[in-house]
Amino acid sequence: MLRIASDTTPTSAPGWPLFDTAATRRIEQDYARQLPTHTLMQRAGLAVARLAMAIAPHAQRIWIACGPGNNGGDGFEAAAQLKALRPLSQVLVSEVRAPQHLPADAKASWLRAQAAGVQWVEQCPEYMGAQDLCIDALLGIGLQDKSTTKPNTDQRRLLQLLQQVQRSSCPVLCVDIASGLNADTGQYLTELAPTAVPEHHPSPRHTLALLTLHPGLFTSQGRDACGQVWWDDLGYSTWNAQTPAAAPAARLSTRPTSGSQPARPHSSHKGSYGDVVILGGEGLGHRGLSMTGAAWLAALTALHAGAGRVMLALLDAEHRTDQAISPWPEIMLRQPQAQDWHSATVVCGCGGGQAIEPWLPTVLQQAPRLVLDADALNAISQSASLAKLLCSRATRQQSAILTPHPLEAARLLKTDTQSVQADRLRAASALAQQFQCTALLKGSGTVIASPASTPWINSSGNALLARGGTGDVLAGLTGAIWATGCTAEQAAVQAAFRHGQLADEWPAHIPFSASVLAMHLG
Ligand SMILES: NC(=O)C1=CN([C@@H]2O[C@H](COP(=O)(O)OP(=O)(O)OC[C@H]3O[C@@H](n4cnc5c(N)ncnc54)[C@H](OP(=O)(O)O)[C@@H]3O)[C@@H](O)[C@H]2O)[C@@H](O)CC1
Ligand SMILES: Nc1ncnc2c1ncn2[C@@H]1O[C@H](COP(=O)(O)OP(=O)(O)O)[C@@H](O)[C@H]1O
Repeated sequence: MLRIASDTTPTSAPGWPLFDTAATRRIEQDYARQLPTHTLMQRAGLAVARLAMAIAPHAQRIWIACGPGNNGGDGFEAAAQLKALRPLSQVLVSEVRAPQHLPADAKASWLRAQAAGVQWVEQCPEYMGAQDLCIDALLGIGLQDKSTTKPNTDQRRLLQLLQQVQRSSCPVLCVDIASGLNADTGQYLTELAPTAVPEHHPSPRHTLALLTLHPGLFTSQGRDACGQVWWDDLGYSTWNAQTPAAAPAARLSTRPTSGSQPARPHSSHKGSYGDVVILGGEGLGHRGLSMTGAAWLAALTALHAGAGRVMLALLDAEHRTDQAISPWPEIMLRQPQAQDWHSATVVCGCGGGQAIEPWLPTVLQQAPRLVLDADALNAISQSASLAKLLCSRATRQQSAILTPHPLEAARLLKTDTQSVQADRLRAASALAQQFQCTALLKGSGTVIASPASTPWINSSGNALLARGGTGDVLAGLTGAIWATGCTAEQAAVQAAFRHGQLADEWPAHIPFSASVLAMHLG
């Protein structure tokens, strides 16, 4: 989902660093000081022009919507470059602001576009076709919330052009970030969000991030808004790869270089890969709402993901001993009261319903490694004493991984889902801080945060996962990876990546469901 459009040097740390707007500005200032005036915008414009030619090689018309700031400047510069590189194509430019009111760099690029002979148009021509290209250079990281002031002429004009970009039936290339999207959070400003789903299929979208990558490209509404993300660091890493002028706000997880599963030493045995105990699955006998399937899914996943031994403790009051036959003989069934919680990695809460609560004090106190999911999280959000037990685990060197979806996260943080989604990095970090554990906030662009470390955004996964039971699979997978002996943070990052990667590589001829996903984990 991320492609590199330049000779960018990877940093020695794992994953790709993601910089928020403030950090990007510091890096830009640091870098711009070393370069002749106007160099960065010229490089940006050339990078946009080159990518435009690569993604729309047969475009006869390229329409560029240029905003009032330097993002617009990148658009003018790209227009000038495209006119020189593709003299036979029509390069059509619409602007928001007259050149005399543009920032100095953008004005210089406007003059270059004018000299190159681009064609100025009032709006997106109606005759643009599927092979043509629309370039969105309206707003980048300079986006501000202007909802409290009365819109002026520039703002109305910008909105008019933005709506044409968002409804475009031809491919769209966004410069730096999709206009209207907050680069730090991946949330649209409400008044700049696409208002209606286009009648036709959404056109392909590409985004060329410039200089740095931003968190908002990869989480919340960012994935849909930005589509395929490309990155050109404008030469920064060649100049200064190891000590950027600002710290990243997050890191983007990437495909492990050594393959998804490490080789198993010949002398290893089942004890080398740890025990995973699943505790959950309220039975029909409790309230007439069976959720045992969720616990089975987690157990099945742990089994296929390679845990040494898997035990399943169902919260099923009706579960008579003579019926306790596992459809997967490798999965050992347990009565919760018979289970020793002191040594295994425990995955607790999947389908736990109301029956999970009485077991939480025991596992919170005893389990050395504890993945808390679903109803275990809901119970903790409603009980100060359980929350206290969870917080105190860190002082006993017991770690925990919380795997909430946004609503469960909102309950834990005593807020609403909208606020969680408005800043997913902040929400995950707040959970990690509040409960002194690793928090894995699920959804598009899963975020993994641990106290005192830079959070991660998971780069894999897609909406194939948006169906019941896939979260239970993730919980079981997290437990299985953690049981092999890595840290909580590593387990959460690796599990989220592998879970999403499977969905990304899902063969079209195999119907997708959570249980089939679980069985493909091997
Ligand atoms: N930084 C870098 O490293 C590099 C940066 N580069 C490029 O520069 C871009 C950043 O440029 P930037 O700082 O000029 O901001 P930008 O995104 O053009 O927006 C500012 C303009 O938008 C307006 N405006 C804002 N909000 C609005 C709203 N809600 N509704 C309507 N209007 C709104 C705001 O209006 P004003 O406040 O002036 O009225 C102002 O005119 C960056 O994304 C990248 O493309 C590359 O060239 C090289 C490396
Ligand atoms: N649009 C999406 N893009 C990427 N991942 C998604 C998307 N929708 C759901 N997922 C993933 O699917 C899983 C769903 O988990 P959850 O909501 O807990 O489901 P359940 O409780 O039914 O198992 C999570 O890992 C989540 O990150």
